[in-house]
Amino acid sequence: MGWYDADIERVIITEDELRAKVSELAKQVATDYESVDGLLLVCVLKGAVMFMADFSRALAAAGGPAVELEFMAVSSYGQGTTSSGVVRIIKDLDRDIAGKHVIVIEDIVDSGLTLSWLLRYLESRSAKSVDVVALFRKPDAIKVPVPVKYVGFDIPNEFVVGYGLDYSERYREVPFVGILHPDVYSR
Ligand SMILES: O=P(O)(O)OC[C@H]1O[C@H](OP(=O)(O)OP(=O)(O)O)[C@H](O)[C@@H]1O
Ligand code: HPA
Ligand SMILES: [Mg+2]
Repeated sequence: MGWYDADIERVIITEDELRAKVSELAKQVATDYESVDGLLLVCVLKGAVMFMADFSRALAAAGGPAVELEFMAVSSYGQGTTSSGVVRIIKDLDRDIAGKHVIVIEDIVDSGLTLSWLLRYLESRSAKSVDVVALFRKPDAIKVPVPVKYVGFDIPNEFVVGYGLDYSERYREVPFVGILHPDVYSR
């Protein structure tokens, strides 16, 4: 029960399903990265903030390696529901990633434009390896193919909110993932 209830038309993924999936992804990564030293998790703000917080702890609980947490803020959606195609860096990395193993923590791969831009950027900064963990992906929306090693959920090509995902900066704190009533967009 919350202020947002009347705005949500349909829940797509519940809190329990999110928790279970984050833990499953963390177990896979813990196994694959068991012997990696100096791993950096790079969170793509703002959308991936909830996922980063939960995934990093699940990784530790699953016996994963020690990590450092880094944050980048990029934005291409602004106030709308489609990508502007122009990725803006709002906040850059604080440290040099040359020679480091990097895992990008992304909430959603929609058109793929953000991630494709980001992967090129991280490679230009000479990371030793770059893998991606994305909690959601929309297979029917992809415009540029991007290599995503770990995917939580493939979801329909509809605009979703919650668990970090916003519409015009709202609904990020909604604890599940859902679809908004159409009249929310005409307010
Ligand atoms: O695959 P794409 O079509 O590029 O979409 C995915 C990106 O879009 C959203 O970010 P947004 O630009 O909304 O910034 P935000 O995370 O601050 O909300 C989302 O968090 C991803 O980073
Ligand atoms: O479906 C979405 N919801 C919120 N933000 C997004 N950014 C890309 N796709 C989405
Ligand atoms: Mg957004």
